[in-house]
Amino acid sequence: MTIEASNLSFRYGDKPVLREVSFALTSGRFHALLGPNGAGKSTLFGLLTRLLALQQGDIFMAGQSLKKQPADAMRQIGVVFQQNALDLDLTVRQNLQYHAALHGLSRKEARARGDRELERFSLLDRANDAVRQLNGGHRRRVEIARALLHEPSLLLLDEPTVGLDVASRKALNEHVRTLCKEDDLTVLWATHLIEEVRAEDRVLILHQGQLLADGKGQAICEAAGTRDLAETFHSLTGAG
Ligand SMILES: Nc1ncnc2c1ncn2[C@@H]1O[C@H](COP(=O)(O)OP(=O)(O)OP(=O)(O)O)[C@@H](O)[C@H]1O
Repeated sequence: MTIEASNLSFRYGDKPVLREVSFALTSGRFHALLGPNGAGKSTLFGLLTRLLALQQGDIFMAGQSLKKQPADAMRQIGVVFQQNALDLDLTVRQNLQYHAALHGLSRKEARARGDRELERFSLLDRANDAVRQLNGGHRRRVEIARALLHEPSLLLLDEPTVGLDVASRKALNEHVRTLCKEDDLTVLWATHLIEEVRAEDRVLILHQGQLLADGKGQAICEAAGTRDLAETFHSLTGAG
């Protein structure tokens, strides 16, 4: 599915937070949305998920305008927000089933898809445990499994590794990359951590509401005359 953001600007009151941001995501690829704290990443996610109303510009999913056909477009999206959004007292399976019901799946279908995702995430043996018993990395995996239950074509992850230790961060990042390949999923992974981004990724660098770079990591470095993405990120944003 093609995703295109066209000329997005957004302000909270009189504070501009996004300024004429335009990009197109490539179907089935991993994209890193890299920006320091406060760059506007969560605001952009808010617009992509319709938590925030578009003020200027539009978003097109498979050619459908989010302004004109929002429900059709939203069915194509799976989201993992920055804050953990699981019910800690429900079991892993109950969390998945509740979410699947919201998407109109039958109980049988929900169970089958939920278990399939848990198996892929090596978590099937934890299906009947309360989420509270899981560590942070495993909770995040459950959230991603949940976001995939309705088989979206676009997976949005807003700083999904916040609060995880280095090993869990790395494992989660690897896992999503595998999903991207296996499912032909388009992924937009927001982060302020350069170590979660690879030179072969498509990288979008957001700083103070402006898209400062958009392209393959290597190409961005070549254009900026820098050795690596860390240096590019630092020279463009002062961060890193
Ligand atoms: N509800 C709000 N009202 C006013 N200002 C806001 C609101 N939400 C965010 N902001 C401001 O908008 C700017 C962009 O915030 P946003 O959360 O989109 O950035 P971010 O790149 O996701 O950063 P972070 O990683 O810190 O979440 C920041 O200056 C933030 O303080």
